[in-house]
This record gives sequence, C-alpha cells and structure tokens, in this order.
Amino acid sequence: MDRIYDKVFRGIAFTSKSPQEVSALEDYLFCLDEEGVIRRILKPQDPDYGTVMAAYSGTEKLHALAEGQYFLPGFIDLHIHAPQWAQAGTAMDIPLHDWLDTYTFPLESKFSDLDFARKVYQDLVTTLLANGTTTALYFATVHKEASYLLAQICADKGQRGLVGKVVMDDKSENPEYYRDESTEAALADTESFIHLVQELNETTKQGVYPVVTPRFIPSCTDEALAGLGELAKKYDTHIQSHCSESDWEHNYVLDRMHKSDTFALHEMGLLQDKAVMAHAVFLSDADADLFAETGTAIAHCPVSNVCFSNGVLPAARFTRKGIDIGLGTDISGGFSPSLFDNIRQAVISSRMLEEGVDPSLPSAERGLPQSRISANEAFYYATAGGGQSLSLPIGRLEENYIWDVQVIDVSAPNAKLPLFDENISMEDLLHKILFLSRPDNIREVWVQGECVHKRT
Ligand SMILES: Nc1nc2[nH]cnc2c(=O)[nH]1
Repeated sequence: MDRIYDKVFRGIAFTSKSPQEVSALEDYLFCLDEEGVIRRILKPQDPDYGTVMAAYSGTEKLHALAEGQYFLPGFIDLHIHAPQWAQAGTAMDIPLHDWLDTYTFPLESKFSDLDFARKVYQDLVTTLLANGTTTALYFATVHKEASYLLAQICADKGQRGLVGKVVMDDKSENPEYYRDESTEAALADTESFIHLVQELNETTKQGVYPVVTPRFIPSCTDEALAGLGELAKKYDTHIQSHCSESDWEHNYVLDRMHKSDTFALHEMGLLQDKAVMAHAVFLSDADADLFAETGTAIAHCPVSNVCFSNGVLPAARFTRKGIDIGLGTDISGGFSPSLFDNIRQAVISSRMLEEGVDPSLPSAERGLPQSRISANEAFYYATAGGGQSLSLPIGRLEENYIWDVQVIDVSAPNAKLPLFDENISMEDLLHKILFLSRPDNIREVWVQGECVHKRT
C-alpha cells in the first residue's frame, strides 16, 4: 500500500466511551493525516492491519510504544489564570474577595510589563505541556498586548490556547491601578484582540482562539457585559467567566441584579454552546437547567474550590442533568498545574460531599447521596468532557478527532508505578496511572500530530 498517512502510532490507548466507561484499545493503529487528525483506527483483527504495519514498519512514520507505555488523550485545562502562575502555591490564607484585592490584582497589574509577562507565560506553557495539558482555556489580564503575547507563546510552543483579555471596567469595584480605562476602551480592546488572535490562528497548526472574558459580574458594568455578549455573537467566539463560585459572589449578584448569576449572564448574551463558566458551585435547579438548555459548560476546579468556594460542586448531579463539565486547575486559586491532581481532588471532594464532613451529625444526615464520581468520570472531565465543553474535536482517541496525546510510561526511572499483578485489568491499570503518575511518567506529549514535549 502507498504510505498515505503522515504518521502511524501503535500502542495501548485509553479513551472515554461515555462519562462512566473507558475503552482500552490494545495495540491499535492510529493513522494520521498531515493536519494531525486521526483518519483511521485499526484494531489488530482488522484485515488492513497487517498491510499498514508492513507498509510503515522500519520507516520514521511509525511510532510504536515500548512495553509499559500507554497513550492517554492530552488533558484540557478548562480554567486557568495565566498571570497567577507567579503566585501559585502561596496566598491561600484569605477568602476570594480579599484575595483578589490583596494579592491578585497587584500581581496581575504587573503584566503591563511585557518582559515580566514573557518570563511567566513561557514558564507556564512549558510546565503545562510537561504535565500533559495540550489545550488550555486561559484568563490573561486586562492588558491587550500581554494577552496577545500569551497567545503567541502558545502558538510557538505548540499548545492549543484559548486566550481571553480580561474585562474589568467598573470604576466603583476595581482599583484604579488595575482596570480598563473605560467601558468603551474595554470593548474596543476586546474587539481588536479578537482580530489579532484570529489572524494568528491562520498560521497556527494547532489553533489559538480569542475568548470574550468578562472577569465576573462584580467587576463589570451592565453595559460592558451586554457589549461583550454582542461581540461574542458577532465573531462567534468562545466566552468565559466565573459564575456562582462562592457565597460572596453568588449573593453579590443576587443583590445587584435581583436574579442569579446564571440568569443575569444569560440576559447579557453570555451563555451559549461555546461558553464556559468556572466553578458554578451554587447553581439552583433552574440555573442548572439553563446551563443544560444553552449548552453552557462548567469548568470544575476542585482544588481551588477547597479554598474559595465554601462548598463542593455537585458534579454527579449536574452530569445527570446533561451539563457539559470539564476540569480546570484555576491557577492560582488552585496551586497545582496538574490535571492529574485535579482528577484526584475531584474524586476525593465528591466522596466528602456524599458522606458529609461534620462528625457531630448522625451519618444519615451528614452528606448528599449520589454525589460521588468515579475515577472514570474524573478522567472523562479532564479529556472528552473538556473537548465537548469547547466544541472542539479533542479529548477522545477516535476517528476525526485531533491527535493530542500524552505517552505515560509506568516504569519511568524514579517514578515506577507499583504494579505487581501481571494480570491487572486495563481499568485498574488506568486508575493506577490516574492516581499515581507524576510528571516524570509523562514521556512525550503530542499536539495536533506534533511532538511538543519529550522527557528523556
Ligand atoms: N478563583 C478565582 N475566582 C475569581 N473570581 C474573579 N476573579 C477570580 C480569580 O482570579 N480566581
């Protein structure tokens, strides 16, 4: 046969079939075109399997995994504040509102300095790739130039970046040293940022996308929120914001808008299929139904929620309602750049929600039944759920999906996983990988068919 494929990968791959079920594709062939899209998947029993193997064996187009190595879809970080990488691991001692004023706005204001921005953003994108994150939905800062720099760095390093210039235009709610100059300037900067990033996207194989980004209702005027809804519609962009993250935010919006965060955002044209709202811990049933109806996704950030949210997202209930859910690190509300850590915390938090945490209460009154999520569901959120949330063909290893993968090596030097049962099931093996892997186990990372990280 002619060598019609650009690359062929062979190995054992894990991919979600549904939120609850994972498929282990053993020794399959994944045949890619030049665009890095999976055009054909062949299982060993397939009549063409031998023909393709014969055609590509011994050529540099064939990439076969060694013993102990496995393909996982690249992770999709559905909520991350890129500038806050500079304070990750610190500043976790005070509630959200005080944290923004005390630590976060002073830090983000420094990103008017492009040299500082470059240093932090280059380090962050490299770190995320090394942690298996192939796509990230970023909040940058109010500065248009530094936000564009982040998109350029993603483009250069091979990560799929969805980047938002943050809008914070309300003079009564934001400090003078860190806010948009005016509502008009906020909208004009957003529009020109959309143009710049859409132009950059034309020469970026893996894609970079502009995102309409009102920080959250408390930092924006009604006029800016409505204007941003119109811009998103005009340019068919993604939208991101925060919604009902904490008691404080949820109640602030009820007081100001006389309706919930969800209904207020909807009225401004900010809920739609390509919208992702971070946290959404305090949604009522009516709010959750509106998320499902509009196709709006939730970025679940379980590590961050421990510090800032005053509650645990009922992810299992919202999945049953048909809401798209992905996982976010929420750097630096969450300290870790790793979605492996967030998979673990999502499972742990859901168990604490189900069982309850106040030992002075009788066990029957302590928790919220049917709240646990399985490791398979957390894996789904970090991969297929994230792709579905962004309406992009990523997060699954299926035909017509993009080849974004991480190669996990369970016997990496200094990071060998404790595998003592030769007959371990594929599902148990995946769970060992999810709970025990460290960055040392991530041997290679591929985005859109290109190798963007290699650990030797
Ligand atoms: N976790 C978090 N919540 C927010 N709400 C508004 N801004 C932020 C932020 O930077 N982090």
